[in-house]
Amino acid sequence: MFSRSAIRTLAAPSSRLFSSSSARHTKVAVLGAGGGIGQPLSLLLKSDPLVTSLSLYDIRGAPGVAADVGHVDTASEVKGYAADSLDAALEGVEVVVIPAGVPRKPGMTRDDLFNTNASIVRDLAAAVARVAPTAAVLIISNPVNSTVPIVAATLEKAGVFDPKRVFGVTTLDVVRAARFLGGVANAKPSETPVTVIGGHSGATIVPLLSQSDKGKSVSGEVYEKLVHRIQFGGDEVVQAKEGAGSATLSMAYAGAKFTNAVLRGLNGEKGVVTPTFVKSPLFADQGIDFFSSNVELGPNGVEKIHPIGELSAEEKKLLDACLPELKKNIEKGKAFVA
Ligand SMILES: NC(=O)c1ccc[n+]([C@@H]2O[C@H](COP(=O)([O-])OP(=O)(O)OC[C@H]3O[C@@H](n4cnc5c(N)ncnc54)[C@H](O)[C@@H]3O)[C@@H](O)[C@H]2O)c1
Ligand SMILES: O=C(O)C[C@H](O)C(=O)O
Repeated sequence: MFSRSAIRTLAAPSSRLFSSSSARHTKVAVLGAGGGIGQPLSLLLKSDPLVTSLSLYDIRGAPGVAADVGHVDTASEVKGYAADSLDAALEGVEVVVIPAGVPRKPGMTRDDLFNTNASIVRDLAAAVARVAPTAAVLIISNPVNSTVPIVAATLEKAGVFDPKRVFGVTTLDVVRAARFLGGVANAKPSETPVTVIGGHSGATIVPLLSQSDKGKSVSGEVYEKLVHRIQFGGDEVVQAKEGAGSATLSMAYAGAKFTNAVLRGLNGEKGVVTPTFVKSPLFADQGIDFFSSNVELGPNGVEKIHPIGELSAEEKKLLDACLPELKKNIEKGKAFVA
């Protein structure tokens, strides 16, 4: 039904969702595939030409999702795994994407999800350590600022942590920033890319508009509103869904986009650079050893962590507000595993 180019056009009117170089194809697992993000994410990954095989796992509903997605006429194989089959789902997997866990309701912060989601991601990471210890792990479950350190510490405990292969997915902030700046600058989002650094919650989300061609001329009240919208875009969706959850469709899009970037890097494509929340030296001297900044992806995962570059006075203030909160979130995650 869809040619590769048609799929690109359909999925991403303003930029290409999937880029594909050549040859090396990969088995990808989605843990939490039955959920609001998991289902559309599985569908989008079924359309990614770099995915050979899709392993869909959830404590409920994954075999049904797999049967459904599996009818899509792209080349990849799809298999669903029920609650008792986590290890089987991870067999031979090179990339694991984790959207398992509860979403926010109005009035909640992402940190309010910690008590439920911390143990979910810890247990999934322990299974990855057991069955697919060299897989790249892409964490969507919130609070990302804490769940990434939890996954890292769990893998470390099992003796298999590779800092090049654990990623917090902050792509939705990047997608929103491009979209919202496009609206303000009256330009296509493909012409308004924005680097977003820090973490993934409120004040820890720091958009670097001064480094964007169209963003650097935004100032005053318009600038303040734009930054607020990028930092609190998640709340907009939570409120609009009135208790029925948080962003799922835009997150599935962002998750598929980031997974494709990781796959292109693993494939040996050069110059794949995007922000992601990884173990990072950038603020390690302040006790903050996970941070999102532009990262070049390569055959081993993280190839190079780029410096944050020059910041405007406003951005320095945003970063000052980000760092203490991020540090607390990271320490909370680490303490949970310790
Ligand atoms: N990183 C981001 O930018 C971002 C964006 C949106 C949502 N999120 C987060 O993603 C998570 C999922 O959101 P959602 O809207 O898909 O929620 P959802 O409730 O619709 O789906 C979550 C799924 O996880 C499954 N699950 C629960 N425990 C599991 C386990 N132990 N193993 C496997 N599966 C398990 C559930 O059965 C459910 O199908 C939430 O924590 C949400 O806050 C992150
Ligand atoms: O807002 C949320 O809780 C979900 C997600 O982190 C988002 O940014 O949309």
